[in-house]
Amino acid sequence: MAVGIALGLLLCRTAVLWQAQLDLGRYATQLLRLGEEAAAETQRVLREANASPVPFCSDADIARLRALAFRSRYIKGVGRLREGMLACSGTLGRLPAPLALPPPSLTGPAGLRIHSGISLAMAPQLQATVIQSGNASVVMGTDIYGGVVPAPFGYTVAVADRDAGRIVRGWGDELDLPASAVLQGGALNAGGFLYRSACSPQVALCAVTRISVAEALARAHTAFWLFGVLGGALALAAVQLGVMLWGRQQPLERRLRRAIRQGGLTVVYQPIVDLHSGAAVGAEALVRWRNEQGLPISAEVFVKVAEDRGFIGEITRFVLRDALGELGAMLQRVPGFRINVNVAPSDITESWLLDELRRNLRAARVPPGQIGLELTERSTAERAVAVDAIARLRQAGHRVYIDDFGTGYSSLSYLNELNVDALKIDRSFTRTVRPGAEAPSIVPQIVEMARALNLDVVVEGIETAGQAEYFRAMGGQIRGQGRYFAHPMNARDLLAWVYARRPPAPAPAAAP
Ligand SMILES: Nc1nc2c(ncn2[C@@H]2O[C@H](COP(=O)(O)O[C@H]3[C@@H](O)[C@H](n4cnc5c(=O)[nH]c(N)nc54)O[C@@H]3COP(=O)(O)O)[C@@H](O)[C@H]2O)c(=O)[nH]1
Repeated sequence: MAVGIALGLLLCRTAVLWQAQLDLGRYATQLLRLGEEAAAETQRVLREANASPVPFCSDADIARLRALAFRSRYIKGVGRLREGMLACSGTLGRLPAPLALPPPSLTGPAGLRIHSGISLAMAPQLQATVIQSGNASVVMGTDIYGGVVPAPFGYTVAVADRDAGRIVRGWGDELDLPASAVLQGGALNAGGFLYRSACSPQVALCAVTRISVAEALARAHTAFWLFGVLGGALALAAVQLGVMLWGRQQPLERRLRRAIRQGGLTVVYQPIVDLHSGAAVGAEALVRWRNEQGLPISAEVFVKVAEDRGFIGEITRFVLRDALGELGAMLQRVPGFRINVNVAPSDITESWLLDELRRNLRAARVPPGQIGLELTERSTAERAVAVDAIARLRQAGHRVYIDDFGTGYSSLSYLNELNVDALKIDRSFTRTVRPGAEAPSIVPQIVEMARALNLDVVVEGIETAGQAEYFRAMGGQIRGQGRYFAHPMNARDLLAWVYARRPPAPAPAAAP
Protein backbone atom coordinates (compact mmCIF):
# COMPACT_ATOMS: atom_id res chain seq x y z
CA MET A 1 0.00 0.00 0.00
CA ALA A 2 2.74 2.46 1.08
CA VAL A 3 4.70 1.61 -2.06
CA GLY A 4 1.56 2.21 -4.11
CA ILE A 5 1.09 5.63 -2.53
CA ALA A 6 4.75 6.57 -3.01
CA LEU A 7 4.73 5.35 -6.59
CA GLY A 8 1.48 7.18 -7.27
CA LEU A 9 2.88 10.41 -5.87
CA LEU A 10 6.11 10.07 -7.82
CA LEU A 11 4.26 9.38 -11.06
CA CYS A 12 1.95 12.29 -10.40
CA ARG A 13 4.85 14.67 -9.69
CA THR A 14 6.66 13.60 -12.85
CA ALA A 15 3.52 13.99 -14.97
CA VAL A 16 2.73 17.41 -13.53
CA LEU A 17 6.26 18.74 -14.07
CA TRP A 18 6.33 17.30 -17.57
CA GLN A 19 3.04 19.02 -18.32
CA ALA A 20 4.37 22.29 -16.88
CA GLN A 21 7.41 22.03 -19.17
CA LEU A 22 5.12 21.51 -22.17
CA ASP A 23 3.09 24.58 -21.18
CA LEU A 24 6.26 26.61 -20.70
CA GLY A 25 7.51 25.58 -24.13
CA ARG A 26 4.22 26.53 -25.74
CA TYR A 27 4.19 29.98 -24.12
CA ALA A 28 7.82 30.62 -25.01
CA THR A 29 7.06 29.82 -28.66
CA GLN A 30 4.01 32.12 -28.62
CA LEU A 31 6.04 34.96 -27.12
CA LEU A 32 8.80 34.53 -29.64
CA ARG A 33 6.32 34.56 -32.49
CA LEU A 34 4.92 37.87 -31.19
CA GLY A 35 8.45 39.26 -30.92
CA GLU A 36 9.23 38.21 -34.49
CA GLU A 37 6.01 39.82 -35.71
CA ALA A 38 6.90 43.04 -33.87
CA ALA A 39 10.42 42.96 -35.36
CA ALA A 40 9.05 42.46 -38.89
CA GLU A 41 6.66 45.38 -38.36
CA THR A 42 9.52 47.54 -37.06
CA GLN A 43 11.59 46.85 -40.16
CA ARG A 44 8.66 47.59 -42.46
CA VAL A 45 7.80 50.87 -40.71
CA LEU A 46 11.43 52.03 -40.68
CA ARG A 47 11.73 51.18 -44.38
CA GLU A 48 8.57 53.15 -45.20
CA ALA A 49 9.61 56.09 -43.02
CA ASN A 50 13.03 56.22 -44.68
CA ALA A 51 11.43 56.14 -48.12
CA SER A 52 9.42 59.30 -47.41
CA PRO A 53 8.86 61.39 -50.55
CA VAL A 54 8.13 64.58 -48.56
CA PRO A 55 10.58 67.03 -46.94
CA PHE A 56 12.19 66.10 -43.63
CA CYS A 57 9.94 67.05 -40.66
CA SER A 58 7.52 68.98 -42.87
CA ASP A 59 3.83 68.95 -41.86
CA ALA A 60 3.21 66.25 -44.46
CA ASP A 61 6.13 64.23 -43.10
CA ILE A 62 4.81 64.47 -39.52
CA ALA A 63 1.33 63.42 -40.64
CA ARG A 64 2.91 60.48 -42.46
CA LEU A 65 4.86 59.43 -39.36
CA ARG A 66 1.69 59.58 -37.31
CA ALA A 67 -0.22 57.51 -39.84
CA LEU A 68 2.57 54.91 -39.83
CA ALA A 69 2.31 54.61 -36.03
CA PHE A 70 -1.47 54.44 -36.02
CA ARG A 71 -1.50 51.70 -38.61
CA SER A 72 0.94 49.64 -36.57
CA ARG A 73 0.12 47.06 -34.04
CA TYR A 74 3.26 47.08 -31.92
CA ILE A 75 4.77 50.50 -32.60
CA LYS A 76 3.71 53.46 -30.50
CA GLY A 77 5.48 56.30 -32.26
CA VAL A 78 7.64 57.15 -35.26
CA GLY A 79 10.19 59.97 -35.30
CA ARG A 80 12.92 61.56 -37.39
CA LEU A 81 16.52 62.01 -36.40
CA ARG A 82 19.17 64.42 -37.60
CA GLU A 83 22.72 63.72 -36.43
CA GLY A 84 21.46 61.35 -33.76
CA MET A 85 19.00 63.90 -32.34
CA LEU A 86 15.22 63.56 -32.46
CA ALA A 87 13.97 66.46 -34.61
CA CYS A 88 10.27 65.66 -34.93
CA SER A 89 7.79 62.87 -34.42
CA GLY A 90 4.24 61.97 -35.30
CA THR A 91 3.32 62.41 -31.64
CA LEU A 92 5.22 65.53 -30.62
CA GLY A 93 5.38 67.36 -33.95
CA ARG A 94 8.54 69.46 -34.57
CA LEU A 95 10.60 69.80 -31.42
CA PRO A 96 11.70 73.30 -30.42
CA ALA A 97 15.08 71.84 -29.43
CA PRO A 98 16.24 68.47 -30.81
CA LEU A 99 16.55 65.69 -28.24
CA ALA A 100 19.70 63.60 -28.07
CA LEU A 101 19.44 59.82 -27.90
CA PRO A 102 21.95 57.98 -25.74
CA PRO A 103 24.33 55.60 -27.56
CA PRO A 104 22.64 52.40 -28.79
CA SER A 105 22.68 49.34 -26.54
CA LEU A 106 22.94 47.08 -29.57
CA THR A 107 23.63 47.52 -33.26
CA GLY A 108 21.97 44.92 -35.43
CA PRO A 109 23.27 43.45 -38.69
CA ALA A 110 20.92 45.47 -40.92
CA GLY A 111 22.18 48.74 -39.40
CA LEU A 112 19.37 48.80 -36.84
CA ARG A 113 20.38 50.56 -33.65
CA ILE A 114 18.48 49.55 -30.53
CA HIS A 115 18.36 52.09 -27.70
CA SER A 116 16.88 50.69 -24.52
CA GLY A 117 15.64 52.41 -21.36
CA ILE A 118 14.77 55.69 -23.07
CA SER A 119 12.63 58.15 -21.14
CA LEU A 120 10.04 59.65 -23.47
CA ALA A 121 8.89 63.26 -23.45
CA MET A 122 5.20 62.18 -23.38
CA ALA A 123 5.67 59.39 -20.88
CA PRO A 124 8.84 59.97 -18.86
CA GLN A 125 7.94 57.20 -16.45
CA LEU A 126 8.06 54.53 -19.15
CA GLN A 127 11.39 52.99 -20.08
CA ALA A 128 10.86 52.73 -23.81
CA THR A 129 12.88 50.93 -26.44
CA VAL A 130 13.68 53.04 -29.48
CA ILE A 131 14.91 51.44 -32.69
CA GLN A 132 16.64 53.55 -35.28
CA SER A 133 17.61 53.08 -38.89
CA GLY A 134 18.63 55.80 -41.35
CA ASN A 135 16.94 59.01 -40.26
CA ALA A 136 13.87 57.29 -38.79
CA SER A 137 13.19 55.83 -35.38
CA VAL A 138 10.32 53.90 -33.82
CA VAL A 139 9.18 53.56 -30.21
CA MET A 140 8.16 50.03 -29.33
CA GLY A 141 5.05 49.38 -27.23
CA THR A 142 5.59 47.99 -23.75
CA ASP A 143 2.46 45.85 -23.83
CA ILE A 144 3.32 43.41 -26.59
CA TYR A 145 3.70 40.28 -24.51
CA GLY A 146 1.75 40.54 -21.26
CA GLY A 147 -1.49 38.95 -22.43
CA VAL A 148 -0.06 35.66 -23.64
CA VAL A 149 1.16 34.02 -20.47
CA PRO A 150 -1.48 33.30 -17.83
CA ALA A 151 -0.72 33.19 -14.10
CA PRO A 152 1.04 31.43 -12.42
CA PHE A 153 3.55 31.39 -15.26
CA GLY A 154 6.11 34.17 -15.56
CA TYR A 155 7.90 35.38 -18.62
CA THR A 156 10.66 37.59 -19.95
CA VAL A 157 11.31 38.51 -23.54
CA ALA A 158 14.84 39.77 -23.94
CA VAL A 159 16.86 41.49 -26.61
CA ALA A 160 19.92 39.29 -26.79
CA ASP A 161 23.33 40.33 -28.02
CA ARG A 162 24.57 36.92 -29.13
CA ASP A 163 28.02 38.14 -30.16
CA ALA A 164 28.71 39.64 -26.77
CA GLY A 165 26.81 36.84 -24.98
CA ARG A 166 24.68 39.30 -23.01
CA ILE A 167 21.08 40.33 -22.52
CA VAL A 168 20.48 43.94 -23.47
CA ARG A 169 16.94 44.53 -22.32
CA GLY A 170 14.03 42.49 -21.08
CA TRP A 171 10.26 42.88 -20.91
CA GLY A 172 8.23 41.06 -18.29
CA ASP A 173 9.84 39.64 -15.14
CA GLU A 174 13.36 40.39 -14.06
CA LEU A 175 15.59 37.67 -15.47
CA ASP A 176 17.34 35.67 -12.81
CA LEU A 177 19.15 33.35 -15.19
CA PRO A 178 22.66 33.89 -16.54
CA ALA A 179 22.68 35.17 -20.12
CA SER A 180 24.52 32.02 -21.26
CA ALA A 181 21.63 29.81 -20.07
CA VAL A 182 19.09 32.00 -21.87
CA LEU A 183 21.07 32.07 -25.11
CA GLN A 184 21.57 28.33 -25.06
CA GLY A 185 17.78 27.72 -25.15
CA GLY A 186 15.87 24.66 -23.94
CA ALA A 187 14.56 23.49 -20.56
CA LEU A 188 16.20 24.34 -17.26
CA ASN A 189 15.53 23.61 -13.62
CA ALA A 190 17.27 26.13 -11.35
CA GLY A 191 16.66 27.71 -7.95
CA GLY A 192 13.31 25.97 -7.49
CA PHE A 193 12.03 27.14 -10.88
CA LEU A 194 11.38 25.40 -14.17
CA TYR A 195 12.43 27.50 -17.15
CA ARG A 196 12.08 27.21 -20.86
CA SER A 197 14.08 29.45 -23.14
CA ALA A 198 13.69 29.82 -26.90
CA CYS A 199 15.75 32.14 -29.10
CA SER A 200 14.79 33.37 -32.53
CA PRO A 201 17.02 32.34 -35.42
CA GLN A 202 16.03 35.51 -37.29
CA VAL A 203 16.12 38.35 -34.79
CA ALA A 204 17.99 39.20 -31.58
CA LEU A 205 15.23 37.99 -29.28
CA CYS A 206 14.92 35.23 -26.70
CA ALA A 207 11.78 34.34 -24.77
CA VAL A 208 12.00 32.75 -21.34
CA THR A 209 9.00 31.38 -19.49
CA ARG A 210 9.07 30.05 -15.97
CA ILE A 211 7.07 28.60 -13.13
CA SER A 212 8.16 27.71 -9.62
CA VAL A 213 8.18 23.97 -8.98
CA ALA A 214 5.93 24.59 -5.96
CA GLU A 215 3.40 26.46 -8.14
CA ALA A 216 3.49 23.77 -10.80
CA LEU A 217 2.77 21.13 -8.19
CA ALA A 218 0.14 23.30 -6.48
CA ARG A 219 -1.71 23.58 -9.78
CA ALA A 220 -2.22 19.85 -9.49
CA HIS A 221 -2.85 19.69 -5.80
CA THR A 222 -6.28 18.00 -6.19
CA ALA A 223 -4.63 15.14 -8.00
CA PHE A 224 -2.01 14.87 -5.27
CA TRP A 225 -4.69 14.42 -2.67
CA LEU A 226 -6.41 11.81 -4.76
CA PHE A 227 -3.17 9.90 -5.10
CA GLY A 228 -2.34 10.34 -1.44
CA VAL A 229 -5.71 9.17 -0.16
CA LEU A 230 -6.38 6.42 -2.64
CA GLY A 231 -2.72 5.37 -2.86
CA GLY A 232 -2.96 1.80 -4.02
CA ALA A 233 -5.88 2.60 -6.34
CA LEU A 234 -3.26 3.79 -8.77
CA ALA A 235 -5.20 3.09 -11.90
CA LEU A 236 -8.23 5.01 -10.74
CA ALA A 237 -6.14 7.98 -9.68
CA ALA A 238 -4.29 7.90 -12.99
CA VAL A 239 -7.61 8.28 -14.79
CA GLN A 240 -8.38 11.24 -12.54
CA LEU A 241 -5.04 12.78 -13.40
CA GLY A 242 -5.65 12.31 -17.09
CA VAL A 243 -9.00 14.03 -16.84
CA MET A 244 -7.51 16.87 -14.85
CA LEU A 245 -4.59 17.43 -17.19
CA TRP A 246 -6.96 17.45 -20.12
CA GLY A 247 -9.06 20.08 -18.35
CA ARG A 248 -6.02 22.25 -17.69
CA GLN A 249 -4.98 22.05 -21.28
CA GLN A 250 -8.23 23.51 -22.48
CA PRO A 251 -7.30 26.86 -23.85
CA LEU A 252 -8.38 29.95 -22.00
CA GLU A 253 -10.47 30.87 -25.01
CA ARG A 254 -12.71 27.82 -24.72
CA ARG A 255 -13.13 28.27 -20.95
CA LEU A 256 -13.93 31.94 -21.39
CA ARG A 257 -16.52 31.28 -24.09
CA ARG A 258 -18.12 28.73 -21.77
CA ALA A 259 -18.09 31.20 -18.86
CA ILE A 260 -19.83 33.82 -21.02
CA ARG A 261 -22.46 31.29 -22.09
CA GLN A 262 -23.03 29.92 -18.60
CA GLY A 263 -23.15 33.24 -16.74
CA GLY A 264 -19.66 32.91 -15.25
CA LEU A 265 -18.81 36.60 -15.65
CA THR A 266 -19.75 39.42 -13.31
CA VAL A 267 -19.44 43.20 -13.42
CA VAL A 268 -17.96 45.47 -10.75
CA TYR A 269 -18.03 49.25 -10.65
CA GLN A 270 -15.37 51.73 -9.69
CA PRO A 271 -16.69 55.17 -8.71
CA ILE A 272 -15.59 58.33 -10.50
CA VAL A 273 -15.67 61.36 -8.22
CA ASP A 274 -15.69 65.09 -8.60
CA LEU A 275 -12.38 66.05 -7.00
CA HIS A 276 -13.75 69.29 -5.58
CA SER A 277 -17.03 68.14 -4.03
CA GLY A 278 -16.06 64.50 -3.45
CA ALA A 279 -19.46 63.48 -4.90
CA ALA A 280 -19.70 60.33 -6.99
CA VAL A 281 -20.57 61.46 -10.51
CA GLY A 282 -20.29 58.11 -12.24
CA ALA A 283 -18.62 54.73 -12.26
CA GLU A 284 -16.66 52.57 -14.66
CA ALA A 285 -18.06 49.09 -15.29
CA LEU A 286 -15.31 46.44 -15.20
CA VAL A 287 -15.82 42.80 -16.09
CA ARG A 288 -14.64 40.02 -13.76
CA TRP A 289 -14.13 36.28 -14.19
CA ARG A 290 -13.25 33.56 -11.72
CA ASN A 291 -12.00 30.28 -13.10
CA GLU A 292 -13.33 26.82 -12.24
CA GLN A 293 -11.24 26.85 -9.05
CA GLY A 294 -12.76 30.17 -7.99
CA LEU A 295 -9.51 32.07 -8.65
CA PRO A 296 -9.79 35.48 -10.32
CA ILE A 297 -8.35 35.74 -13.83
CA SER A 298 -6.96 39.13 -14.72
CA ALA A 299 -9.29 41.18 -16.94
CA GLU A 300 -6.20 42.37 -18.76
CA VAL A 301 -5.50 38.77 -19.80
CA PHE A 302 -8.93 37.49 -20.76
CA VAL A 303 -10.13 40.71 -22.39
CA LYS A 304 -7.11 40.44 -24.68
CA VAL A 305 -7.92 36.81 -25.50
CA ALA A 306 -11.49 37.82 -26.39
CA GLU A 307 -10.21 40.71 -28.50
CA ASP A 308 -7.64 38.59 -30.32
CA ARG A 309 -10.12 35.78 -30.96
CA GLY A 310 -12.84 38.16 -32.13
CA PHE A 311 -15.51 37.66 -29.47
CA ILE A 312 -14.96 40.72 -27.26
CA GLY A 313 -18.37 41.93 -28.47
CA GLU A 314 -20.00 39.20 -26.37
CA ILE A 315 -18.33 40.62 -23.25
CA THR A 316 -19.31 44.20 -24.14
CA ARG A 317 -22.92 43.08 -24.67
CA PHE A 318 -22.89 41.25 -21.34
CA VAL A 319 -21.47 44.24 -19.45
CA LEU A 320 -24.02 46.64 -21.00
CA ARG A 321 -26.93 44.35 -20.22
CA ASP A 322 -25.77 43.58 -16.71
CA ALA A 323 -24.92 47.18 -15.80
CA LEU A 324 -28.25 48.55 -17.01
CA GLY A 325 -30.09 45.60 -15.47
CA GLU A 326 -28.66 46.11 -11.98
CA LEU A 327 -28.21 49.88 -11.95
CA GLY A 328 -31.10 51.07 -14.16
CA ALA A 329 -33.27 52.07 -11.19
CA MET A 330 -30.45 54.03 -9.58
CA LEU A 331 -29.70 55.81 -12.87
CA GLN A 332 -33.35 56.89 -13.02
CA ARG A 333 -33.18 58.23 -9.45
CA VAL A 334 -29.84 59.99 -9.90
CA PRO A 335 -30.06 61.58 -13.34
CA GLY A 336 -26.58 63.16 -13.25
CA PHE A 337 -24.89 59.80 -12.67
CA ARG A 338 -23.18 58.02 -15.55
CA ILE A 339 -21.93 54.46 -16.01
CA ASN A 340 -18.96 54.11 -18.35
CA VAL A 341 -18.55 50.92 -20.34
CA ASN A 342 -15.30 49.92 -22.05
CA VAL A 343 -15.64 49.28 -25.75
CA ALA A 344 -13.00 47.41 -27.68
CA PRO A 345 -11.55 48.49 -31.04
CA SER A 346 -13.69 46.00 -32.96
CA ASP A 347 -16.89 47.05 -31.13
CA ILE A 348 -16.93 50.57 -32.51
CA THR A 349 -17.03 49.40 -36.10
CA GLU A 350 -19.90 46.99 -35.45
CA SER A 351 -23.46 48.07 -36.14
CA TRP A 352 -24.82 46.00 -33.25
CA LEU A 353 -23.31 48.33 -30.65
CA LEU A 354 -25.76 51.18 -31.19
CA ASP A 355 -28.71 48.76 -31.49
CA GLU A 356 -27.68 47.02 -28.30
CA LEU A 357 -27.31 50.32 -26.48
CA ARG A 358 -30.73 51.51 -27.68
CA ARG A 359 -32.43 48.24 -26.75
CA ASN A 360 -30.95 48.04 -23.24
CA LEU A 361 -31.50 51.72 -22.51
CA ARG A 362 -35.12 51.46 -23.60
CA ALA A 363 -35.67 48.39 -21.41
CA ALA A 364 -34.08 50.14 -18.40
CA ARG A 365 -35.78 53.47 -19.19
CA VAL A 366 -32.49 55.31 -18.93
CA PRO A 367 -31.46 58.16 -21.28
CA PRO A 368 -28.33 57.59 -23.44
CA GLY A 369 -26.44 60.42 -21.72
CA GLN A 370 -26.10 58.18 -18.68
CA ILE A 371 -24.00 55.62 -20.51
CA GLY A 372 -20.49 56.76 -21.39
CA LEU A 373 -18.26 54.77 -23.70
CA GLU A 374 -14.54 54.39 -23.07
CA LEU A 375 -12.37 53.79 -26.13
CA THR A 376 -8.66 53.14 -25.90
CA GLU A 377 -6.31 55.14 -28.09
CA ARG A 378 -5.71 51.99 -30.12
CA SER A 379 -9.41 51.92 -31.07
CA THR A 380 -8.86 55.17 -32.89
CA ALA A 381 -5.96 53.97 -35.02
CA GLU A 382 -8.06 54.03 -38.19
CA ARG A 383 -8.80 57.73 -38.20
CA ALA A 384 -11.71 57.81 -40.67
CA VAL A 385 -13.43 54.82 -39.08
CA ALA A 386 -12.97 56.22 -35.57
CA VAL A 387 -14.19 59.73 -36.44
CA ASP A 388 -17.31 58.27 -38.01
CA ALA A 389 -18.03 55.82 -35.17
CA ILE A 390 -17.45 58.45 -32.46
CA ALA A 391 -19.77 60.88 -34.25
CA ARG A 392 -22.53 58.26 -34.38
CA LEU A 393 -22.16 57.39 -30.69
CA ARG A 394 -22.26 61.07 -29.74
CA GLN A 395 -25.25 61.73 -32.00
CA ALA A 396 -27.03 58.92 -30.18
CA GLY A 397 -26.50 60.90 -26.97
CA HIS A 398 -23.53 59.09 -25.40
CA ARG A 399 -20.42 60.72 -24.04
CA VAL A 400 -17.24 59.32 -25.52
CA TYR A 401 -14.02 59.07 -23.49
CA ILE A 402 -10.51 58.24 -24.59
CA ASP A 403 -9.26 55.74 -22.03
CA ASP A 404 -5.65 55.25 -20.87
CA PHE A 405 -4.63 58.52 -22.52
CA GLY A 406 -0.89 58.70 -22.94
CA THR A 407 -0.15 55.00 -23.29
CA GLY A 408 -0.49 55.09 -27.07
CA TYR A 409 1.56 58.30 -27.37
CA SER A 410 -1.09 59.90 -29.57
CA SER A 411 -1.27 63.66 -29.58
CA LEU A 412 -3.98 65.83 -28.11
CA SER A 413 -4.54 67.50 -31.45
CA TYR A 414 -5.36 64.11 -32.92
CA LEU A 415 -7.95 63.64 -30.17
CA ASN A 416 -9.37 67.00 -31.11
CA GLU A 417 -9.92 65.75 -34.64
CA LEU A 418 -11.68 62.71 -33.22
CA ASN A 419 -14.09 65.02 -31.45
CA VAL A 420 -14.47 63.10 -28.19
CA ASP A 421 -15.94 64.52 -24.97
CA ALA A 422 -13.32 63.63 -22.43
CA LEU A 423 -10.07 61.87 -21.80
CA LYS A 424 -8.99 59.64 -18.97
CA ILE A 425 -5.35 60.14 -18.09
CA ASP A 426 -3.66 56.79 -17.65
CA ARG A 427 -2.65 55.77 -14.16
CA SER A 428 1.01 55.48 -15.16
CA PHE A 429 1.04 59.31 -15.31
CA THR A 430 -0.70 59.63 -11.97
CA ARG A 431 2.03 57.48 -10.46
CA THR A 432 4.57 60.20 -11.32
CA VAL A 433 2.88 62.46 -8.77
CA ARG A 434 4.57 61.38 -5.56
CA PRO A 435 6.84 62.88 -2.93
CA GLY A 436 10.46 62.82 -4.05
CA ALA A 437 9.62 62.13 -7.71
CA GLU A 438 12.77 62.67 -9.73
CA ALA A 439 11.00 64.60 -12.50
CA PRO A 440 8.03 66.97 -12.44
CA SER A 441 4.87 65.28 -13.64
CA ILE A 442 3.72 66.00 -17.17
CA VAL A 443 0.06 65.68 -16.10
CA PRO A 444 -0.57 69.42 -15.51
CA GLN A 445 0.40 70.16 -19.13
CA ILE A 446 -1.91 67.41 -20.39
CA VAL A 447 -4.77 68.76 -18.27
CA GLU A 448 -4.17 72.30 -19.51
CA MET A 449 -4.05 71.25 -23.14
CA ALA A 450 -7.14 69.08 -22.74
CA ARG A 451 -9.00 72.02 -21.30
CA ALA A 452 -7.86 74.24 -24.15
CA LEU A 453 -9.47 71.69 -26.45
CA ASN A 454 -12.66 71.65 -24.36
CA LEU A 455 -12.13 68.09 -23.24
CA ASP A 456 -13.22 66.98 -19.78
CA VAL A 457 -10.57 65.18 -17.77
CA VAL A 458 -10.71 62.13 -15.50
CA VAL A 459 -7.45 61.25 -13.73
CA GLU A 460 -7.15 57.47 -13.33
CA GLY A 461 -5.31 55.51 -10.66
CA ILE A 462 -5.43 58.02 -7.79
CA GLU A 463 -4.04 56.04 -4.89
CA THR A 464 -3.07 58.63 -2.29
CA ALA A 465 -4.52 61.69 -0.56
CA GLY A 466 -1.50 63.63 -1.90
CA GLN A 467 -2.38 62.78 -5.51
CA ALA A 468 -6.05 63.70 -4.97
CA GLU A 469 -5.00 67.03 -3.45
CA TYR A 470 -2.49 67.71 -6.23
CA PHE A 471 -5.15 67.37 -8.93
CA ARG A 472 -7.81 69.17 -6.90
CA ALA A 473 -5.44 72.13 -6.53
CA MET A 474 -5.38 72.50 -10.31
CA GLY A 475 -8.84 74.04 -10.07
CA GLY A 476 -11.46 73.86 -12.81
CA GLN A 477 -13.60 70.83 -13.34
CA ILE A 478 -11.58 67.70 -12.76
CA ARG A 479 -12.61 64.18 -11.91
CA GLY A 480 -10.73 61.28 -10.47
CA GLN A 481 -10.90 57.53 -10.12
CA GLY A 482 -8.72 55.18 -8.12
CA ARG A 483 -8.20 53.09 -5.06
CA TYR A 484 -7.86 56.16 -2.84
CA PHE A 485 -11.59 56.75 -3.34
CA ALA A 486 -12.80 53.20 -3.80
CA HIS A 487 -11.82 49.84 -5.23
CA PRO A 488 -14.14 48.34 -7.85
CA MET A 489 -17.21 46.96 -6.05
CA ASN A 490 -20.41 45.09 -6.79
CA ALA A 491 -23.64 46.89 -7.70
CA ARG A 492 -25.13 46.67 -4.21
CA ASP A 493 -22.08 48.25 -2.58
CA LEU A 494 -21.94 50.90 -5.29
CA LEU A 495 -25.52 51.94 -4.55
CA ALA A 496 -24.69 52.35 -0.85
CA TRP A 497 -21.49 54.22 -1.72
CA VAL A 498 -23.21 56.62 -4.09
CA TYR A 499 -26.19 57.38 -1.87
CA ALA A 500 -23.88 58.01 1.08
CA ARG A 501 -22.00 60.66 -0.92
CA ARG A 502 -24.83 62.50 -2.63
CA PRO A 503 -25.82 65.87 -1.24
CA PRO A 504 -28.88 65.36 1.00
CA ALA A 505 -32.22 65.70 -0.78
CA PRO A 506 -33.89 69.03 0.00
CA ALA A 507 -36.21 68.81 2.98
CA PRO A 508 -39.93 68.84 2.09
CA ALA A 509 -41.39 72.36 2.22
CA ALA A 510 -42.99 73.17 5.54
CA ALA A 511 -46.79 73.30 5.52
CA PRO A 512 -48.07 76.86 5.39
N1 LIG B 1 -13.22 45.81 -23.35
C1 LIG B 1 -13.28 45.71 -22.01
N2 LIG B 1 -12.16 45.89 -21.27
C2 LIG B 1 -12.27 45.79 -19.93
C3 LIG B 1 -13.48 45.51 -19.28
N3 LIG B 1 -13.26 45.45 -17.94
C4 LIG B 1 -11.95 45.69 -17.76
N4 LIG B 1 -11.35 45.90 -18.95
C5 LIG B 1 -9.97 46.24 -19.21
O1 LIG B 1 -9.10 45.31 -18.64
C6 LIG B 1 -7.93 45.98 -18.14
C7 LIG B 1 -7.70 45.62 -16.69
O2 LIG B 1 -8.80 46.05 -15.94
P1 LIG B 1 -8.99 45.73 -14.41
O3 LIG B 1 -8.17 44.58 -14.01
O4 LIG B 1 -10.46 45.71 -14.21
O5 LIG B 1 -8.35 46.99 -13.68
C8 LIG B 1 -9.06 48.20 -13.61
C9 LIG B 1 -9.02 48.74 -12.19
O6 LIG B 1 -9.23 47.75 -11.25
C10 LIG B 1 -7.63 49.31 -12.13
N5 LIG B 1 -7.49 50.36 -11.12
C11 LIG B 1 -8.44 51.19 -10.68
N6 LIG B 1 -7.96 52.04 -9.77
C12 LIG B 1 -6.65 51.75 -9.63
C13 LIG B 1 -5.61 52.29 -8.83
O7 LIG B 1 -5.81 53.23 -8.06
N7 LIG B 1 -4.38 51.74 -8.97
C14 LIG B 1 -4.15 50.71 -9.85
N8 LIG B 1 -2.92 50.22 -9.93
N9 LIG B 1 -5.13 50.17 -10.62
C15 LIG B 1 -6.35 50.68 -10.51
O8 LIG B 1 -7.48 49.91 -13.39
C16 LIG B 1 -8.26 49.21 -14.36
C17 LIG B 1 -9.17 50.20 -15.06
O9 LIG B 1 -8.50 50.53 -16.18
P2 LIG B 1 -9.11 51.48 -17.29
O10 LIG B 1 -10.17 50.74 -18.03
O11 LIG B 1 -7.94 51.78 -18.10
O12 LIG B 1 -9.71 52.66 -16.59
C18 LIG B 1 -8.16 47.48 -18.32
O13 LIG B 1 -7.48 47.90 -19.47
C19 LIG B 1 -9.64 47.57 -18.53
O14 LIG B 1 -9.98 48.63 -19.38
C20 LIG B 1 -14.66 45.34 -20.09
O15 LIG B 1 -15.78 45.12 -19.60
N10 LIG B 1 -14.50 45.45 -21.45
